[in-house]
Amino acid sequence: MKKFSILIAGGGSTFTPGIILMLLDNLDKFPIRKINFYDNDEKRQKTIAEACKIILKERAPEIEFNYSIEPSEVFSDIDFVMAHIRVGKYPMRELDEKIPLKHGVVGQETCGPGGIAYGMRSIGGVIEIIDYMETYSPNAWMLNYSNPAAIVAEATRVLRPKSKVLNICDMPIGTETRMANILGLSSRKEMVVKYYGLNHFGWWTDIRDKDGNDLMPKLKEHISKNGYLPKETDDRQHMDPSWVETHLKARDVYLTDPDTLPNTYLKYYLFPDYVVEHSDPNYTRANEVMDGREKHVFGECKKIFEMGTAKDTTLHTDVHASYIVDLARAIAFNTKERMLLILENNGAIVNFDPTAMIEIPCLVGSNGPEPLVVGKIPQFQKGLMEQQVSVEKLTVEAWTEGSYQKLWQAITMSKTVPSASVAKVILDDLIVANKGYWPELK
Ligand SMILES: NC(=O)c1ccc[n+]([C@@H]2O[C@H](COP(=O)([O-])OP(=O)(O)OC[C@H]3O[C@@H](n4cnc5c(N)ncnc54)[C@H](O)[C@@H]3O)[C@@H](O)[C@H]2O)c1
Ligand SMILES: O=P(O)(O)OC[C@H]1O[C@H](O[C@H]2[C@H](O)[C@@H](O)[C@@H](O)O[C@@H]2CO)[C@H](O)[C@@H](O)[C@@H]1O
Ligand SMILES: [Mn+2]
Repeated sequence: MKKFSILIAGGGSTFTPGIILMLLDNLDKFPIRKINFYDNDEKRQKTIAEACKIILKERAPEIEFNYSIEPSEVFSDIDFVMAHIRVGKYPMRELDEKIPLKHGVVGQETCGPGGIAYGMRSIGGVIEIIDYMETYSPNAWMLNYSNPAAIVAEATRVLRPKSKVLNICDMPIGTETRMANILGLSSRKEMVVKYYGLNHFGWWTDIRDKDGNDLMPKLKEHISKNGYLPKETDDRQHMDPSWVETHLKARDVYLTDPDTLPNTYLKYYLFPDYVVEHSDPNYTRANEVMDGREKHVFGECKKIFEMGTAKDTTLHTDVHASYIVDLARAIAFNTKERMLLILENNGAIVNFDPTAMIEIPCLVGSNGPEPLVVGKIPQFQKGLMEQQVSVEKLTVEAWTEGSYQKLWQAITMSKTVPSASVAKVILDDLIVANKGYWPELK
């Protein structure tokens, strides 16, 4: 079987070790000959990379490994770029969350003004990585899960329309894993799903087992009472409080359209007042992540380096990240796997903007994704999606044109924001906080 070479962009990410362990678990399905890391933060990447070097030496010494902050040293001879960068890292995420909250508005990484601010930082970074890939490895594919995926995907559509970039999100995969647990199935892959929406903004319309039996009634019964949490409390002890709350709130989101099952992040748009009331403006998700995942991953990596072995590490395979192997395999071996991807509508949802970047099931093969037709969507979803897709398009226009006016319109248009005047004060604070990260706005 052919062996592939991978570049991980954002080598210093907290998700990198979990992805390496997941790639190692799947070498029989997706053989690898080389793994390179690229990041623009030398110190951060070194900590993760030195630990991964030891993991690879112990578990798959035949795989070549390199890391660098110099693109020319790592982007050549690559088949797949797996990109998960966070421009501005956690300190900027903290501001994305805290600035809107200061003005009584949802403070979230990818939704509302925080997501728009993050998008304005991410576009340039992701485009730069596409350009490095096309310069040094013109035949490579980029699998992008850098957030905010909706805005980043729209930017790639507009700015690099011919590039081989696939935008993907793990949220539906995480939720489908929960659904499979609720149903007592051994894997989400025992379900065949229909889903449509925008990234972090969608609905499941049909879920069946492989024999075609409808699984929606049992799921609806559970979700109307428990959201996406299992009945047993055990699972909750292994989850940060903010995620427990998000999975539970899905029961209220579900009630807004009991014909479908919702993406959990719809809570930010449909219940923004509730979200603000339940947020601590001085301790947001960024703080939870810095105190939790970041400390754990970096602590473990330092320990591996000091001990010279990863034998007893508590770092673990990121099971949700298995979708990345599925996607790479689909391209590499033309598997035609059915997966949810973010791509240009182009008529798949017939009564929706053909240029919108939507998230729908596709069959993925060596020539990329073949989207499956969704058909007509109901007025409730159509209205919400039209508003949100306008936010995403206006943000990309604001970035490309350097337009203050369009960014103000984007924030004003977000369903999380009560008025144009609130949008303006948030925008003015965000401009100061993002100096050096955003293009200058006129
Ligand atoms: N699509 C999804 O469903 C999904 C799921 C999980 C995480 N993510 C995304 O993955 C990314 C990483 O998340 P994390 O929490 O591990 O963040 P992190 O801050 O730990 O890692 C991001 C890394 O990107 C690097 N970076 C920043 N700008 C860069 C640039 N211009 N070029 C190269 N490297 C750059 C940083 O130095 C950092 O090491 C984020 O964008 C996050 O939102 C997406
Ligand atoms: O707050 P974070 O940094 O922990 O996570 C933000 C990401 O949240 C989603 O991914 C979740 C996923 O939904 C959940 O099931 C589990 O697998 O954890 C994932 C990451 O922690 C979302 O899809 C991402 O885009 C966010 O970055
Ligand atoms: Mn996501």
